[in-house]
Amino acid sequence: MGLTPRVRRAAPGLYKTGVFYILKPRHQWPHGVLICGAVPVRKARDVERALEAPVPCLELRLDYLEAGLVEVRRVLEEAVARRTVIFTVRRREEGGAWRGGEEERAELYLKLLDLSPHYIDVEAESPIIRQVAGAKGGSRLIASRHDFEKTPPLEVLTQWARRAAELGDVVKIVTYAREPGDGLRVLSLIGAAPKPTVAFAMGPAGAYTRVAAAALGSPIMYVSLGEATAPGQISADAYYAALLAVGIAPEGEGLPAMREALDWIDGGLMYLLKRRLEVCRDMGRLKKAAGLAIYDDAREAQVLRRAGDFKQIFELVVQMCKAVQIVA
Ligand SMILES: O=C1C[C@@](O)(C(=O)O)C[C@@H](O)[C@@H]1O
Repeated sequence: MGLTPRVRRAAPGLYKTGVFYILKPRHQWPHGVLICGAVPVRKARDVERALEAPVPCLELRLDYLEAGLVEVRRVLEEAVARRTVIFTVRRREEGGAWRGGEEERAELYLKLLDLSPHYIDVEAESPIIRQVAGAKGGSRLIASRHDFEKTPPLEVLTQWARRAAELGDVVKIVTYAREPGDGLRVLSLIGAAPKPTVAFAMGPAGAYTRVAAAALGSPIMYVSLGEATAPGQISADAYYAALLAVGIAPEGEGLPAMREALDWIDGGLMYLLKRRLEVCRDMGRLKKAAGLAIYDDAREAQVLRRAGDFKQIFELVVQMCKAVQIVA
């Protein structure tokens, strides 16, 4: 995936990438990014619902847990059996919902490791990371660092990534972009560290980095399945559509991988159709307010001409879009 000369000039660090770190999670897209639904887990039902979502990976955020682990243990075991799973108990200092002490948090992590998740996510600077690293067994440790207010200078980011690489199997650096240029700094960490590196920026100004990171070889990307767990997080459908828009889709060999590719493409198509209906609804309101006719035969003929071989499909799409304008 080449970078345009303009991006290379804007962020020399980005140019170094090109080596896609291939992890071996159960559901691996050939180019490497693992799409992961980030799920605030308050009770078992939250996990059951997440297991219905069209994503190969779930980050189960157990810092939100309201009940004890015993209430959700069975469904966590089911999740680990059916998806690639990351367990995270995010502390308050790094944007989490954990309200207990560090000792209690370490205890919960150790109990979660008994369920053999594919990944466990602990903050690189937290006092318990060595204890968790020592007990991780076959689980991979994501050593993470989050800044929910800003994106520090590149030398600080590089130091964070170096520290995280000392203990983590995967490095994760997530900052807040106050303006788009902040995103380029954090993206330049991808491929620069000696370990697979997840790096992107939160917030509206950093939203593009969630797609760019995948194109640059970041191994995991977080999407929302309803309730976002961070600013700028986008929905799974929107993410699939965005990746498709920049030409990223799984190729994969064999029927299962091709079916997963179709699921991915269908998710993107459904997102774009939903967006088309929303725009048409708004257009219906505008036409009514301006006293304009809802139907525009010339425009309809133009859309169907542009549809080419998909004319039949677009005839149905146009009918649906006219219907939403009438009732708008
Ligand atoms: O670190 C991350 C990334 C994230 O903060 C995001 O911006 O999508 C969401 C968190 O749940 C996850 O642990």
